Amino acid sequence: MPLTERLFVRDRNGDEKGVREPIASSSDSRDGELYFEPKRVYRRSTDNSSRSSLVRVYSENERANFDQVTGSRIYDDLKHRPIPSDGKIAAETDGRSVREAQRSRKRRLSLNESHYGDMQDEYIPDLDFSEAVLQWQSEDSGSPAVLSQKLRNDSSNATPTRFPGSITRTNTWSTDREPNSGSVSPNSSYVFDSSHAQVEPIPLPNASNSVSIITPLSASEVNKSIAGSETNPSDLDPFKHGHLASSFLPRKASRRRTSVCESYNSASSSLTYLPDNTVSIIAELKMTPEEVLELIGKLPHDFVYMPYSQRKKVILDLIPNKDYKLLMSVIKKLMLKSTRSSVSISKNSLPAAATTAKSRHGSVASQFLSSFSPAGVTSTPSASSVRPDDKGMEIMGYSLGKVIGFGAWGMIRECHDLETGCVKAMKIVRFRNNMKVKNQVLKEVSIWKELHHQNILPLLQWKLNDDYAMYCLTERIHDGTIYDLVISWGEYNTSKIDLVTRCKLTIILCLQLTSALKYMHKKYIAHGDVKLENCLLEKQSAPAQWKVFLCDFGMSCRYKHCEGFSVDADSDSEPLANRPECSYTQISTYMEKNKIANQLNEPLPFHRSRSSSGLRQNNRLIKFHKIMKNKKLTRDDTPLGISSLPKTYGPALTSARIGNSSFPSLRQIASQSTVLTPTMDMTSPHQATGDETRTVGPDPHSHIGSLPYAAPELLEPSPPPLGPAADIWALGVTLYTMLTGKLPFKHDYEPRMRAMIASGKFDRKALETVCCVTTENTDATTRDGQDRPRFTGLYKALMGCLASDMNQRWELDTIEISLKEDLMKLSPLYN
Ligand SMILES: Nc1ncnc2c1ncn2[C@@H]1O[C@H](COP(=O)(O)OP(=O)(O)OP(=O)(O)O)[C@@H](O)[C@H]1O
Repeated sequence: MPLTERLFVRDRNGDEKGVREPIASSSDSRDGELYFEPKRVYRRSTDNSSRSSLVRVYSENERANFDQVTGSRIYDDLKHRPIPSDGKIAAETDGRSVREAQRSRKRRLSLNESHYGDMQDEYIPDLDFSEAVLQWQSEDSGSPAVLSQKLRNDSSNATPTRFPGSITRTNTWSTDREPNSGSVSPNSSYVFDSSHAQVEPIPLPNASNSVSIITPLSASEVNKSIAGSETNPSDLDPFKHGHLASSFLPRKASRRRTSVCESYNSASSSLTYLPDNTVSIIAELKMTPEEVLELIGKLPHDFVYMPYSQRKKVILDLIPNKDYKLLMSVIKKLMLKSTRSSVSISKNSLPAAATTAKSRHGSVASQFLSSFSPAGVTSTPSASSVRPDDKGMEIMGYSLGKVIGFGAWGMIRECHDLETGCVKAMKIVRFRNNMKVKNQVLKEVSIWKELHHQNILPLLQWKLNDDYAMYCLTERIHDGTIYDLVISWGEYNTSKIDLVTRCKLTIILCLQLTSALKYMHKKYIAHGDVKLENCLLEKQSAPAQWKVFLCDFGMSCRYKHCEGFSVDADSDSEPLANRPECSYTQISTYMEKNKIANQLNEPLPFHRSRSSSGLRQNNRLIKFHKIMKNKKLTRDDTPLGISSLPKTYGPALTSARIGNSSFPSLRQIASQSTVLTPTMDMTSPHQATGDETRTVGPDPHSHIGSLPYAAPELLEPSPPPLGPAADIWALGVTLYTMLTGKLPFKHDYEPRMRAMIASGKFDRKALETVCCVTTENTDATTRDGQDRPRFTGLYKALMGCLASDMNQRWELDTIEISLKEDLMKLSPLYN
């Protein structure tokens, strides 16, 4: 008995024997009616425990990503951001993220399987699987396995049509099947064998015509991508050539491409119910979306209700040189999906359904297909097919052009000044009716617009389209990101540029990042998501003139700037009330609760040494943290502890973060939360309701921008508020990755990765080799035989960034000085 399952579609003529997906069901059949009768893959049956046991057994890690009560996914493991908890919204408006997360989960599962064997995924204790299947077969003659066999025997032509990339279904025992429908719910949690493969680049509809959309790899993919880099070393030495080939090329090769279709399944797309693999099918057909659209336009009105043989004939007549089966599957998906979205086809409602189907399918299909096309170019006359953020649309005096980047909630398009033709970039965050995303982007803009620094991507203009999207006009940066650069360099042991050059360039770029962060921190703003992908690169002929622009302030937040805790003594005179989003109350509560206020009110030696000597750990913030540490706080000691988590914590935000916690109790609390937090401003103190009126501090798990870059303290059950130390840690991770070509903390199994971060253990040998600081390193010469300079300052700065104890972590000034010392020491040859 194979574990795979196949669903079948039969028409009256018995022509079509196999399909891949249940699209609609009908218990009745009639002449000429195309109906789908996916077989009972799994029936939830109270009297058959074996069968009902056949649910997917999630690992603890996976389980952490799901709400334990509702079972809905609560954590986007690519972005480590909450998936909107409103199931409907999540499903309908965040299709791309959910889909991405699902793919990621599947990928992780497959990795887990390879690491831990299949046990983790499918093993069900005490279940005799073969016995259960036999019993199931005998009980249910209509079981898919039996029918599958019957069909195979019945017809020599019964080879089921196979979708590219979704050949079989694995044992997809779903519990969310529609009861008594005789079919599997369209929302069933089917797992396609090929879903793992679909994680890999999704082919674009037409390589030549389509926009190449590139999304950053998830952090967990960095190593693999780096390892897979095939850039020609000779093209990569910036000091030899002065100017690198566009870093976009290795980026294209190494990054996952996201289909345009997927983009429209993002935050608020109405097309999220469209099948995942439609785009790849169109690509396989070697057709453009416009051609498919044109073809749909030529089909007879009742095409969808024609017998299979007639549909086949129509298709072959219209377009003889294409794979008609694939074409039919695309058309069927587009037509019937849209039909089903508004009405279910049943024998009683057929005429109405047919009408509705006809009136809608064109619309949805053309909307879908037009999403590939520039606005106005599409052949559909439907006004609804044009979106405000389509290519060709005009925003703030700029015409939107091709997509140049993708984020969790939006895209970045190139755009052109309508008068001057000047090229800029437009970041578009589409939120539609998703208030959480809207508030998040409002916060992003409120912070971003305040930032004016030579190494920070400027926000030139912004516009809020109140019920659709936020548009942010910014400079167009042409040479990719530092991520791309690192990919092109490869890993240190097979580095495609010499290690001295690598160290020097790293220092040059890191100094700019340090400068940007110093500026932000001076404004009491923590970036919150420092990573390779958020460092845009503008190259000049001389590498020393390369420029970095820090971007993406979606995770940024203001941190406390309070009497006694200021990291900037100059601003202490500013009244608290005037300080933006000051978390004084939060700190006070924190202090009061722990009875440390008196200690902190003692005058502390506060000076911001600008000298190069050693660490400066004597500011009040550090003192504060030290005191907290010495108190050996327990969870209940802290205002952010479990006992003080208010019921008002929003499920979307809090559940997502806490839900990911390895502490079941935290997840439980998160799942019990019912009230949405008003905004996603993670810096705003959350007020408890009722008797508990005190401020309890920010969501403790809301500060993780990207897990591999997360500082250890952020992973604690009661993490401190986000502050500069977390950025400095992330800078250290960035530095390390630039130098070695691999992330310091990396594991496919998330809890393991968290443990690695918490322990602060990483491969120092690699770092020593690159920086040439170990005495064991005998190969301390450059490629041309000269003595290799030792990058002691760089090494020390990095170790200072990656100090597990945030109290020991270096400050940006110290890091800067240490890096500059190395640069000065370099012989003129390297300057
Ligand atoms: N001004 C720009 N010029 C060129 N490319 C850009 C520009 N801004 C962003 N990009 C590209 O788009 C990608 C995503 O941008 P950004 O990080 O700002 O979007 P986001 O939606 O905030 O993403 P995230 O999901 O990481 O928060 C960047 O990694 C970069 O490759």
